[in-house]
Amino acid sequence: MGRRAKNKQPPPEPLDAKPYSSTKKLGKRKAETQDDKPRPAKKIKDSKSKKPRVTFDDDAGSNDGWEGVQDDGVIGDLDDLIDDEDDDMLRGPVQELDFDSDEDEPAPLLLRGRKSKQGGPAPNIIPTGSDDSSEESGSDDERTTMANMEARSRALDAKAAAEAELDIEEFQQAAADEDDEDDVDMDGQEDANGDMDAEPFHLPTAEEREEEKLTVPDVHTVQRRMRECVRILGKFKRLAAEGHSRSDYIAQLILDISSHYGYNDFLAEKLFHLFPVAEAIEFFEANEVPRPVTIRTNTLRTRRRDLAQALVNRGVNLEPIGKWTNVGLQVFESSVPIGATPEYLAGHYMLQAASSFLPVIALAPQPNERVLDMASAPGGKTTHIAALLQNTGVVFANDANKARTKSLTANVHRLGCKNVVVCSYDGREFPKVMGGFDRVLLDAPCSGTGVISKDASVKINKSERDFTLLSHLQKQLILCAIDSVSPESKTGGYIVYSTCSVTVDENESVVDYALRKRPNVKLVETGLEFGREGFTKFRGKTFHPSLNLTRRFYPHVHNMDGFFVAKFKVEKRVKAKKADEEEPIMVEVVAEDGTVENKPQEDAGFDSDEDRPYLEESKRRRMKAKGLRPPPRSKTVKATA
Ligand SMILES: C[S@@+](CC[C@H](N)C(=O)[O-])C[C@H]1O[C@@H](n2cnc3c(N)ncnc32)[C@H](O)[C@@H]1O
Repeated sequence: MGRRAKNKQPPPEPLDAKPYSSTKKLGKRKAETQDDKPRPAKKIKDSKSKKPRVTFDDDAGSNDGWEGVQDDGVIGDLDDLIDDEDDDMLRGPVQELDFDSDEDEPAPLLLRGRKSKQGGPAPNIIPTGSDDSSEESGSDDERTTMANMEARSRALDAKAAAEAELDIEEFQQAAADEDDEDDVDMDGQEDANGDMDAEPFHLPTAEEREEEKLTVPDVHTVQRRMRECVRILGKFKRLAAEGHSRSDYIAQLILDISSHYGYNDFLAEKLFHLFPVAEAIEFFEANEVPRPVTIRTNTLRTRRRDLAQALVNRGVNLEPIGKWTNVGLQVFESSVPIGATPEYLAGHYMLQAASSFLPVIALAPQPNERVLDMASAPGGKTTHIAALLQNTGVVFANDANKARTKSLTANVHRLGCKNVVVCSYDGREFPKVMGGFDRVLLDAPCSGTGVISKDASVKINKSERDFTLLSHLQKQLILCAIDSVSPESKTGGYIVYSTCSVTVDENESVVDYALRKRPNVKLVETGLEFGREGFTKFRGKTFHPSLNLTRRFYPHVHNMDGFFVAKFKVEKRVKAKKADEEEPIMVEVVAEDGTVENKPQEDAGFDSDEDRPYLEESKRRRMKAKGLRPPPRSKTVKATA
């Protein structure tokens, strides 16, 4: 521990020039902020009471992006980012399964804080080179202006590259030091933090665990135990105590994770298993820190350079996000509420998490296409799609929650989208309601395990049953999304499936199910420049090998909300081979005289359209037999009758 994250991606980083170095924090930063008295491990009781705060470090020189996010010197309250209506949807009938935590409909957000010594934003972004806003040359002006942005960008690129090299050196040095540390730690002289008076480490016995449950665990003890478990699991043969298995250490670590970070045991375990041991801690640590505040330029109303200029003039400190988007801006600091500026009210931008850009980039809608956004409220992605269509074609923005379509409609109007039709059906009713789309986005209702830093209630309110129900709903929705796409589309024929969750049940399992149920679809490249490959194997499950084309995004790796994106191409359905082309299935037939003959099986000939009335009628009969009231007969059944 105490070194940079192993899983850092080389530059260019999407949001953050340097990865989150959580292991340092776990070992040192938290301990440094404490007084000498033992402090209870943190436990989330009420998510609303835990308001993430953002500040900027005074010392910009030592600011590597993550260090700029601290607990003192408040500049904002990110709870305001979360749409209040998200709570409503947990109450309605359809929303029983809807754990959306998309924050695209913000209340006014005010970022306040001390300015960094540099005067400009903390250098924690590699700005885009694709932005035409950086035509003018830089100046020495202290504030970020469009004029000095390009120079700053170049300087930051160089700095990031140099820092990346330093990181590698630091990483190698830390790896070399680790062996020495192991020897020191285990003899009880010094722990991984350099505490000379530490007791030799041992796993608590069953009695000690029981005893600990009755008290509030000391945060130092829990942290140290977590560090030790991670270290021992990393070199198990060499460091494990006799008589203890890997699973003993893992079980203790999961217990400590749930108590330290305030998760229920079920979710702590589920999330833990997504990563190698040390990385899991980085993930849990990253969930304790708010993600950067980002906005998406509405290109129907303005250009990014003009928007940036307007906001800079109002005292907003911002920079382009990464090279992967030419519409995103990261807001570092603002003396005005970002969700209530005249530019916001005039629809020049959407307050939107960077991860929310990804599915729309993957969808890549083309002008004049017919697009369905199947679960669209409050419209962050709908309005992005409308902008990419340049207000041509049509976007059907659907959401099962009628109440949420109000904010969707408001956003559609504010952003000047003229090609959007808002509707409110259960997504599972498509394509019966309408079909033949060139592209469909299914940004599915999900558990929100990717957005825990915004909604900490997820830590305690998700049970095994929730994941089963959600996964079931997602599987139903994805089939309907696929069936709503026209394989004949001249320009498209694509569906994008996304969630703001990181669990395999809601992502790879759903995609794999769709591939099995719909042989006419295949996964294709998302077109996204970064992101980890989806799992093709997970804890004994094997998925289709093409699952490696899907992309996973993580807070501790990409400094954005946890997210998943898969893109499918829908092909024409291949008709089953004609009977005379197929090998006949042979069945034994007993003739009248009692002799047995092998004969080809007669073709059962199933035409789903033709047979639908009969199937429907037999379903009604079955329901009646069970004492249930069947739904009224559909028109086709009546016609057939
Ligand atoms: C992740 S949110 C969508 C966020 C949206 N795409 C955006 O970018 O602003 C999921 C949405 O699914 C909707 N939803 C839940 N169940 C649904 C269903 N069966 N059919 C359609 N929409 C549903 C919820 O009301 C919620 O608004």
